[in-house]
Amino acid sequence: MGKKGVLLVNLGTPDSAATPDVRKYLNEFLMDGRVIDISPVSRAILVRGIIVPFRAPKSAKLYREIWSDETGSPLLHYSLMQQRLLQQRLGDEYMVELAMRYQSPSIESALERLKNALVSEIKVIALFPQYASASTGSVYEKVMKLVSQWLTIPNISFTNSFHDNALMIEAFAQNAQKHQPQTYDHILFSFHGLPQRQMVKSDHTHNHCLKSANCCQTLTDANKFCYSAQSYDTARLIAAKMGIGKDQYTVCFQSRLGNDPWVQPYTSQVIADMAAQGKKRLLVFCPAFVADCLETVYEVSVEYHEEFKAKGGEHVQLVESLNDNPLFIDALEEMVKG
Ligand SMILES: C=CC1=C(C)c2cc3[nH]c(cc4nc(cc5[nH]c(cc1n2)c(C)c5CCC(=O)O)C(CCC(=O)O)=C4C)c(C)c3C=C
Ligand SMILES: [Fe+2]
Ligand SMILES: [Fe+2]
Repeated sequence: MGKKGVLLVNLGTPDSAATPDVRKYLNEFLMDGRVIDISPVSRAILVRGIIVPFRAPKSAKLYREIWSDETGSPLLHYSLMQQRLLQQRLGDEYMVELAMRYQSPSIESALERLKNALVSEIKVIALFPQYASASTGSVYEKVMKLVSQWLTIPNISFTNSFHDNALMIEAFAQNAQKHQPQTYDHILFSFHGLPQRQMVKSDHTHNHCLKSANCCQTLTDANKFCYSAQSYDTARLIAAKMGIGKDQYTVCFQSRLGNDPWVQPYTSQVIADMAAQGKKRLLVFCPAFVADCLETVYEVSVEYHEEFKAKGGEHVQLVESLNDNPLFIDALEEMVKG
């Protein structure tokens, strides 16, 4: 019997913080029809003609702020660490590969390595706790397209989402403890945003998403794949684990792109509201990310911190992502073996 294959896939990051590499990354990322979900011609005009030329130099500047001379992009660094720790945990019976949906290491190269090792099965885990077509859906579409070309297709399985995985919830709660959560005025659960249009399109029942003011805030059997409802559920579970009351936390969504409406409330608006209410210290979880990245170490720790201070607040403290937390490796092990 060959080894069992595991393929971990995260979003991806530029090869370097230089503008040409950031341009290449953004072009690949934003030309994905699940990310900018408009017609191919309109997408090419918008992405190649407008968004990327303006955004690449600005994003490159931000990437330079978080880039390490030794380890490069935090997202790749922590993802490789997770691969290594999971491989150690699972032992010789398994072969664990890491890929990025965009740029490197590519999904194609990781799948080739698994194929050449004659693995008997492949478990694919997109490293996004909450399901979205733009993230998890895109990873699985890419894997399926590539594997569909193989003459011999092994057993292959996908994890839709793990927004309620108890070990992951415990890992986030554990990471918050060192910041003494009781010393903060309020807690935010800031998830990556998503265009509202994509939420509505993903609702194949056509009678749930964004039909009423709060319909995407509670997870039910009818909306079990809704990104927003899964996000609220993750926040509820972390809060319950930590004994945080409903009035002590707010769920919000960050990293908006473009002028279309995205899932609300926006983190920047919530931060302004908190400052207006006289709150001084905010503790912020980012449970859409399992590894620290630009959106956590820069957008939250630097940008939102500065915005909050400019409006009268004192401190925005990020709860570090799961990175090398052994409880998260336990969670991955459980997903592989479960
Ligand atoms: C957590 C899951 C993610 C979803 C869902 C998602 C949707 C989404 N993102 C963009 C646009 C950008 N996202 C960017 C960075 C980024 N996004 C995620 C995850 C999700 N995105 C991560 C982990 C990262 C960080 C990557 C890193 O290198 O650290 C960026 C690039 C950075 C920037 O220029 O600001 C863009 C652009 C859209 C449009 C979208 C849904 C439609
Ligand atoms: Fe994103
Ligand atoms: Fe919904």
